[in-house]
Order: sequence, then structure tokens, then C-alpha cells
Amino acid sequence: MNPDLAQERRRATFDPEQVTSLLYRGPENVRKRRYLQNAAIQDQVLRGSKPWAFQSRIEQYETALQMYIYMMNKLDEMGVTDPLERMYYQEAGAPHYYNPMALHTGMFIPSIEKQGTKEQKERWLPMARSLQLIGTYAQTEMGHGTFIRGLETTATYDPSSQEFVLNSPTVTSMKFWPGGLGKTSNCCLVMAQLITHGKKRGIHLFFVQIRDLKTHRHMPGVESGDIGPKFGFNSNDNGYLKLSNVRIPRENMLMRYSKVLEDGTYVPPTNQRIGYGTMVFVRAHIVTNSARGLSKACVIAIRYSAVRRQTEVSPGGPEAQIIDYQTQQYKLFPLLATAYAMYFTGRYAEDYYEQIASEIEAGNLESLNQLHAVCAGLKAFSTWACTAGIETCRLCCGGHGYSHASGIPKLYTYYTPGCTYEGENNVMMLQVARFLMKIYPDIKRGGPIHEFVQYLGADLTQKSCMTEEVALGCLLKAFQHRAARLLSDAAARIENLVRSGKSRQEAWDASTVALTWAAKAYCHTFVVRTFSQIVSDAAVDKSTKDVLTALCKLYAIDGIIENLGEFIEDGFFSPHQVSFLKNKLADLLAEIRPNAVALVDAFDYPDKTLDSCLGRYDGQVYPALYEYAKNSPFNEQEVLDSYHKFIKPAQTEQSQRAPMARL
Ligand SMILES: CCCCCCCCCCCCCCCCCCCCCCCCCC(=O)SCCNC(=O)CCNC(=O)[C@H](O)C(C)(C)COP(=O)(O)OP(=O)(O)OC[C@H]1O[C@@H](n2cnc3c(N)ncnc32)[C@H](O)[C@@H]1OP(=O)(O)O
Ligand SMILES: Cc1cc2nc3c(=O)[nH]c(=O)nc-3n(C[C@H](O)[C@H](O)[C@H](O)COP(=O)(O)OP(=O)(O)OC[C@H]3O[C@@H](n4cnc5c(N)ncnc54)[C@H](O)[C@@H]3O)c2cc1C
Repeated sequence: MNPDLAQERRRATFDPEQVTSLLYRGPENVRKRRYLQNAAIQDQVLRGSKPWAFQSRIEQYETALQMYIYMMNKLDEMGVTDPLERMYYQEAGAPHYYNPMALHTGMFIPSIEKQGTKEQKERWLPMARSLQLIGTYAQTEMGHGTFIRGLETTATYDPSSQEFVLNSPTVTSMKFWPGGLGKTSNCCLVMAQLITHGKKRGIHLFFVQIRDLKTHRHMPGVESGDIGPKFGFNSNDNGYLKLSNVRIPRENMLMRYSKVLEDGTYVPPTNQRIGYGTMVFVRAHIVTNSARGLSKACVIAIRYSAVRRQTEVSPGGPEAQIIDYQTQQYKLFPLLATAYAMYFTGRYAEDYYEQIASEIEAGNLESLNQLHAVCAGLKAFSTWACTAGIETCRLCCGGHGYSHASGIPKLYTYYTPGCTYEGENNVMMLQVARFLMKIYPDIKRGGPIHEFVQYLGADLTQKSCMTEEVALGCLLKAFQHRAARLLSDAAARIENLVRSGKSRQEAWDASTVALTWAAKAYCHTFVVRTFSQIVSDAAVDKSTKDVLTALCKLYAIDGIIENLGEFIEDGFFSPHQVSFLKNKLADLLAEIRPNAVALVDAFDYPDKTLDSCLGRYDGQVYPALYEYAKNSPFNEQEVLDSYHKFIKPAQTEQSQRAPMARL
């Protein structure tokens, strides 16, 4: 054990186990998670032969397939059915490979479960669970990802054969990006424009078999393939798909909410957007997933910062641990606080999703819009925080952060597409703004509105209650005030533009930056509120609560300092109050310092899930870096063939021109 890390753990003022328990919803879940992760870590089959970064793309894909299929069988044998528990096992078994069948379990099966009829579920789900059917969610096209009403793939109903005929009529209509579509899947859910009786009926999901179930060769009229190497996700065959007069039976349209009858009569759903449900479901889960990404980067960067020493602070004295530099703390501790904030918010989003989803199941669609706004907004807010935070953690590791040995570049490429997939973040923020603007008249009137948004109607002339003590309640009020004011600003801007003669749509289009500011501020407030609520309700001892409260305050204060203009432009905070906040920020960095390592230990990631030479629990960073480097295929031979092929001839040629000087 590295002595600095051992010392850090001794200095902690709280028991990390209590925090672990809070993060994973109780000791029983912590026990199960550990049991599953240990089982995966100890499994010889999952050991892997060489680090992923030294493998070719095909090797990465094959290793991922082999490991995930092995793990699915193991989990079935162990009787583990809960998706979260399955994920924990997989996270420890194959942390470095993105599952080529992730979309099969994550979107294909859930879409059938949520949007299929009873018969469809009975027909497809058993086959999907036994991997006879391997599916994906094929919505995005080369020409359209965001604007899904503009998708070009058509599904035209032919009443004479009672079939849909699917076509990709243009190059841009080709499905492009779906995970596992290229080579792995033999079927998919295709989002296509339904046409019956010659009329367009909007986009709907269709079950389409794309490969023969025995030979895995393409079905007639189907062309598909891998889209090539990407920024990350390279063990996944994100694919393209072109459909030419592909016929599928009428029963293959997912018909739980909308139907096409035998004669082609279209029965629309109660709400056109109910078919977007799978996206809402995934967005709710992306929040915790972002917390996972950011927290892993924090574990790596904070442990490494405790081990790494650089620069004599006094001449001839010992070099300081880099974690002792206030600037390093200022980069890392707010991110640590953000990771906690996102964990708690993700938990909240998942619970809220479950609550509203069951209301929707029961036929009550009243909260659909609000659920959509919450999930879209938190998805965007959390993925932005995660991706920016991971990059800061990488920079905090200096040169070694740039190596795959650190594990951080992999985290970055794995998490940064979260800003794009499942709804591009800016577009998602505009959906939040659309929701807020729609209820704004009710907010102003003081009409019956959800508690999430009640504060948005508050009196904007009020000033901050902040004193030198910097209470959490005052911090939350500041976020509420800023969100209410930015929303009011955006609304006023739109009204002014309308008064000046623009149409509502033109006024909206000319105000999207202001609307996005308001939506982000709303999401930020949501996170501060959830974090402070969970901390104040947490059943933990006083020392643990103190540490969590410090983190929560740091999250809020850092959020204010980083966006200071928005909190002071209307004079809400006085200059005096801003100086309280700045002082408190520095105090909090010092307060959190002795607990930083224990706070990352509390995330409870076994070394294997981090896959990092820098983030090891034992802090043996330098021997690990040396071992990692030795693994490089460059080092398999003392002299590479390329020396004989290129360097030696070049030297010979040069030396003929100019004889070599004596060394
Ligand atoms: C895989 C694992 C998953 C695991 C899951 C969990 C497992 C569970 C177990 C746990 C295990 C843990 C594992 C962790 C994994 C985490 C995941 C990470 C991996 C992810 C892998 C990567 C996958 C990536 C996959 C993909 O990427 S798949 C493609 C995603 N593609 C998009 O996301 C398109 C965006 N675009 C749009 O969503 C629309 O286009 C658009 C902009 C809204 C406009 O929509 P439009 O129809 O034009 O609507 P408007 O006119 O704007 O509005 C008109 C009206 O509709 C309303 N309304 C719009 N929406 C909606 C909506 N939803 N719902 C309701 N209403 C809506 C709007 O409020 C308005 O109401 P009103 O105001 O009128 O009352
Ligand atoms: C790793 C990865 C995996 C994916 N997996 C799948 C999958 O399994 N299945 C699937 O169907 N898709 C998948 N996708 C596709 C993904 O869902 C889309 O890329 C995403 O929805 C964004 O759409 P787009 O690419 O059309 O972006 P665009 O909409 O072209 O975005 C480009 C820019 O335009 C801006 N913009 C676009 N529209 C607006 C607007 N209305 N207002 C303001 N700004 C706007 C955006 O903010 C962005 O800055 C995946 C993508 C990636 C990267």
C-alpha cells in the first residue's frame, strides 16, 4: 500500500461505508453489488489476455461478444434478472468493452415490453431473451437524428396482402448509427413513417427481421453493415441499414397504443408522443450513468493526486502531494461534489420515471409532458457535467492522464456521446424550455402547478438572504431566483418580439439562447434541490452528514461562482455576499481535503472496473505504469522489422551522402 494513500484513509473523519450504503440504496444492495462484482473479477474466463488498447477493432469486438455472451449465460445461471444487478456484474467483468448487444437489452427488449401488444410480447420476448432474436433500436437516419418527425423511411400498408412494405427511398433515409446494427443483430425495431390509404400517419415502430435466423445472411431487400471506426465505442458495430421493398406482416407494427386494422384503417394513439417512450426511459437512466462516469474519473484523479508528489514547497523540503495545491482542489473537489449530486439526482429521476410510467400504464397521461421535460433536461445537464468533468480529471493527472494507462481517455470517449445520443443536449434543453414556457402563464397566475415549478412564480424583486454562514437554504433560494428570473427574461424577450411584429414562432426562434439559459438554470436548481434534500433526509451519523453537507454546499457555491453573472446582474447578491461565497468556497476546499480519498473510496469501485494504473486502490501507480508499458506490442521484439525496413536504409542512404560523424 502506498503510504500516502494509507495515511489519507486514516485521516478521514467519517465512515465511507455509510456513504456507500446511501449511494446504492442500503446495505443489502451494497452486499449484492459486491458479491456480483467479486464473482466477475474472480472469473478466469473474464481475465482477458491483453489490455484492450493494444487490440485491433475486430479483436475488441470479438472479445466483447465473447465476454458478454459468457456473462449473460452466467447471470442466467445465477438467476440474476434485475437489470441494474446485471449491469454491476458486467461492469466488473468487461469494463473496457462496450457491449455489442447493449441496444438489444437496453432498448429493443424494453420497447417491445412497453409498446408491444400482449401477443407481440409473447411472440418475441422469449426468443429475444434466449438470443434467437438479437435486436436493436433503428431510429436515426443519415439525414435525421434530432427531427424525428422528418424521418424518411416509409412503411406503406398493403391491405391486399396485409403487409407493410418498408423502403429507404433516399441515401439520407438509410438508418445510420444504431448500436449492434452492423453485424450483430438479426432484427430491429425500425422507426418509419406509416402510410395507410395513401395518407402519412406519422412515425411508428416496426419489427423487421434483417438477417436469416439460421445463416445470419441478409433477408431479401436488406442491406446493412458497420459504419466504421469512431471516437469511441469501437467494440460496438454501430451500423447502417437500407431497406428495399421489405415486406413484413401487419402484426409487426408495435400496436399497443396505435393500430392499423386489416383494411388499413388507422387508429391513432391517445397522445402522439407515447411512441417516444423508450427514449424517455433511457434518458432517465443516463443521469445515473453520467454519475458513474464522472465518479470513476474522480476516483482516478483524486487517488493519483494523493500519491503524486511534485515540487518542493520549501527549499530542500519534501515535495508536496499534488492534492495539497489549492488549485488542484479547486479543479477536483467541485467535480467530486458534482458526481455525488448526479448520483442522487439520477436516483430521483429513475424513481420519478417509474412513478409516472405506472400512471401512464394505467391510462393516465397527465404527467407525460412533465416527465419528458424532467428526463430530457436532466439527461442533458448530467451528460454535459460528466463529459466536461472527465476531461478536467484527465488534465489533473498531467502527462499520464493522456495515456490509456490512466483509464481516463476511455471514460471520456465512452461518456461524451451521451451529449449527443438519445437527443442532442441543446435540443433537449429547448424541450425543457418549451415545457416551462407552456406552463408559464399558470405559474404567473399562481394556478395549480407541480411543486417542481412552483418557485418559478416567486417575487423577482427579492434579494438574497445570504449571511457569512452561507446556509444551504439560502443557496437553494439563489438558484430558484436565478431560474425564475432567466425564465421571466426569456418570456419577456419573446413578448417584446411579438409586440414588435414577429410571429410567435419567429420570436421563439430568435430567443433560443435565452430559453436555453433558462432551461439550464431550471435543471441546475433541480439538482441542487435534490442533492440538499437527500443529504438532509439521509439516515447517517453526524460526521457523515457534515461531510455530505460540505459537498452539497460546495456544489452549490461552485455553481454560483461559475455562473456569477446570472446571480448578480439584477443585484440579487451584493458584492459583500459574493465575497462570503468566495471565502466559503476556499474554506470548503480545505474542509473536504482530509476526506477526499475516503469520499472516492465510498463509490466502491473495484480496481478492475476502473482499469487504471493511476486510480489503483493500493496507490502502486509507478510499477503499474511500467507493467502497462511493457505490454505494448512494440516491445515484443527488441528490434522491430520496421527498423530494417525503413530506418536502416534511410541511415545507409544518408551516410552515403554525408559520412557519419564520430559519436
Ligand atoms: C442502451 C442501453 C440503455 C439502457 C437503459 C436502461 C436500462 C435499465 C437498467 C439499469 C441498468 C443501468 C444501465 C445504464 C445504461 C444507461 C444508458 C447509457 C447507454 C446508452 C446507449 C446509447 C443509446 C443511444 C440510442 C439512441 O440514440 S436512439 C435515438 C435517440 N434519438 C433521439 O433521442 C431523437 C431526439 N429527438 C426527439 O426526441 C424529438 O424529435 C424532439 C426533439 C423531442 C421533437 O419532437 P417533435 O415530435 O418534433 O415534438 P415537438 O413539436 O418539439 O413537440 C410537440 C410535443 O411533443 C412533446 N414531446 C416531445 N418528445 C416527447 C417525449 N419523448 N415524450 C412525451 N412528450 C414529448 C413536447 O413536449 C410537445 O408537447 P406540447 O408542448 O405540444 O404539449
Ligand atoms: C455513439 C452513438 C450511438 C448511437 N446509437 C443510436 C442507436 O442505437 N439508435 C439510433 O437510432 N440512433 C443512435 N445514435 C444516433 C443519435 O441518437 C443521434 O446522433 C442524435 O439523436 C443526434 O441527432 P443528429 O446526429 O441528427 O444531430 P443533429 O440534429 O444533426 O445535430 C447537429 C447540431 O445541430 C443542432 N440542432 C439540430 N436541430 C436543432 C434544433 N431544432 N434546434 C437547435 N439546434 C439544433 C444540435 O444542437 C447540434 O449542435 C447514436 C449516436 C451515437 C453518437
